[in-house]
Amino acid sequence: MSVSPNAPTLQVILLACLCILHINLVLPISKLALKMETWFIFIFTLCVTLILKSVFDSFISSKEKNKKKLPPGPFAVPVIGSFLWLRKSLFDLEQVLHVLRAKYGPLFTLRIGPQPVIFICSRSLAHRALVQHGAAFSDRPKALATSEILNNNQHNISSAAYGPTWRLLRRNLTSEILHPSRSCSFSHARLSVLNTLLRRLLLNKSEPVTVVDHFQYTMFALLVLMCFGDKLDDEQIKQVEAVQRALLLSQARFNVLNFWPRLGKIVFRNRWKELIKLRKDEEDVLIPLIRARIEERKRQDSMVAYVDTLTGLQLADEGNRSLTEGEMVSLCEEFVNAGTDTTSNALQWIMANLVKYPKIQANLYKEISSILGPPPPPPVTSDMATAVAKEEDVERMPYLKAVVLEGLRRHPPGHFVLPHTVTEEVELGGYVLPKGAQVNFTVAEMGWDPEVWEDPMSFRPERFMSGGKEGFDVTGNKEIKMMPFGAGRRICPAWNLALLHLGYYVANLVWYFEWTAVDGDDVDLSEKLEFTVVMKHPLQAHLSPRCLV
Ligand code: HEM
Repeated sequence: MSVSPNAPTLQVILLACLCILHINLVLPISKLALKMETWFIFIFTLCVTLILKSVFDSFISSKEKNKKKLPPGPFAVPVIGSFLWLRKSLFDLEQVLHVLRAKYGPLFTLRIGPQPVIFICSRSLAHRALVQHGAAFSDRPKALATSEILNNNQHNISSAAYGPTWRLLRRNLTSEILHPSRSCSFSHARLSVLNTLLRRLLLNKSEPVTVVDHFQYTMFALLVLMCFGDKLDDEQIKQVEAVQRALLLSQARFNVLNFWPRLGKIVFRNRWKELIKLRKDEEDVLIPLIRARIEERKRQDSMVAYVDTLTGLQLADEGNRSLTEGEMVSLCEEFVNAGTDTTSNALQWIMANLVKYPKIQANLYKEISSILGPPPPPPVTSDMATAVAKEEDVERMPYLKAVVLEGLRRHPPGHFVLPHTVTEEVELGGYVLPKGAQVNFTVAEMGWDPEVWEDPMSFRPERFMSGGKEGFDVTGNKEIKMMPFGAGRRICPAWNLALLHLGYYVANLVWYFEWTAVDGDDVDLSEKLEFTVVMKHPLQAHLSPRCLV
């Protein structure tokens, strides 16, 4: 995507110039110098040509040299650098990246692995890359050996290369399950999971309540119901959860297998077998659920679930074949995992801030009760509470939306996006990113930029209250001010669903309960890096039902 003509084009221009020069300058001179020998004219022309060529050559090569300049970065020892990188997660490097940004500026390179890894830390460069030159920045790196097993050779949305398969899978998700018109299809699932959550919180024997596991289970159960249909019982959901957790928690242990996969399979034979077994356990649990769902759908036309949308897909670039059961497992796994830790952690961060700042909680409660009235008692029996803040109520609560957005700005669940790669050589910020280079973006830092956000580290939902009728554009299409969901073509396809879920659960949790801090506890907002960025000291709070009858 370079804007300057390439070297061969310039060579052609140069030859054309020389011909013109020869005809216009050298021939008339030669006519004037009638007595001159032909050999002299020939040498004269040749000299002028050579001088001009060398001037052009030096012009081109200095341009080429500049053009080839990678963003600056520290020196890294080949192989050893790659090995160290594979042993670390991206999150471990956050501190290092901070130092590198101060030294090299908002665009720098880490030389690790066969391709350079480039970090983009400025909002405007991120916008230029992801939105203005989206097509060039939307590929993903080739999957590592262990990921290939888990995502079936890049047959899921997040790991698929930028091409027809990715487009098909992503469009299927956004036009079916995530289509705004489908939102109310899942109201029943949302309500049923909310009831489970309220009961779990009420029946909790220990006081104060540590909420993180309850939030995680809630988000997981909801996505499982959206994926496999809402007939699944608690036992089945727990089975799915067990295999998914086992895989997630052991992923760091498998990183070393990616350093030199062929050797890794021999040296770390048992670890490799462990990975294969975990994948098989997952298939043993998910494939029967997929088959059962397909059968059920034949019998009755119930609510659409994600699995239903997968059965009719044809992979055009692979001989128009249907998805295999293994590929469906990878897609279902992605659906439930992509939204569980991200949403449940965002929920925990938001509730932690509402406990820490009772005034903000009181303002929020005021807004909720002004729309819904006073809350009923929370459900303790198996009767379903139906008096809840519904999806359409949440839409009418601007302060609630502001609280959710402020939570995502201040505590984005991911401090980076998933790695991108560039599809062709591109210029950015005066440097050149070669084809295949890996690119990442410092998501958290962008949302903390003091140029945009006054006093960025404090929690102030009011900053989102002045967005006018349109509201705040979280997609960053016009300008990136924060990017908790990424931006451009690879932006989280479920950003709308995630905002709805956060608004829905925060509204109900605050309507039913007053949340207060443990005596003498100042709610510690320190972070810890896991699959997402979590609270180092999980939130504990006293929950008092607002209506006791
Ligand atoms: C608060 C909740 C969530 C946050 C903060 C979040 C954030 C993100 C981010 C940062 C990315 C990477 C974007 C990039 O690589 O440029 C992403 C990708 C993705 N997310 Fe989410 N996400 C959330 C919820 C969900 C949910 C609920 C689902 C599914 C139901 C989901 C499905 C996906 C998928 C499939 C991708 C890959 C997109 C692609 O590569 O084209 N996410 N998300």
